[in-house]
Amino acid sequence: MTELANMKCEACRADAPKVTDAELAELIRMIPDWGVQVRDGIMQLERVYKFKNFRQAMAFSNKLADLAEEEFHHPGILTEWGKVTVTWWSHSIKGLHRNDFIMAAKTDQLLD
Ligand SMILES: C[C@H](O)[C@H](O)[C@H]1CNC2=NC(N)=NC(=O)C2=N1
Repeated sequence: MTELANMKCEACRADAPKVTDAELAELIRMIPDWGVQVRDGIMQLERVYKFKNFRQAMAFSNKLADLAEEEFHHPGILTEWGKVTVTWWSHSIKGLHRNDFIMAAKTDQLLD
């Protein structure tokens, strides 16, 4: 996971390739706390982070927003009392790109 977390996202291009099934199988093993969801036909990575209260959930959400702006790759964030649901996918290709796995690994590092 650390290897992924140290990588940089590449620019989101409409003609960028989605991850292959083989790449998906390899990459998902590197972020074991994340699952794969399919919504409206779009494959996405998702993890729920638990916190003591809303303020801690919001603080994490704000750190994630800063990370997204740094990398210019943005997640879905659902912030609730005591939990934050984070969803990564690439809008430009309506699916999963290597960037999404990099950002999931970087998201996990926000907890350190
Ligand atoms: C215009 C377009 O939204 C931007 O180039 C960036 C912004 N952040 C992004 N975030 C994600 N997750 N996917 C994108 O395709 C994407 N594109």
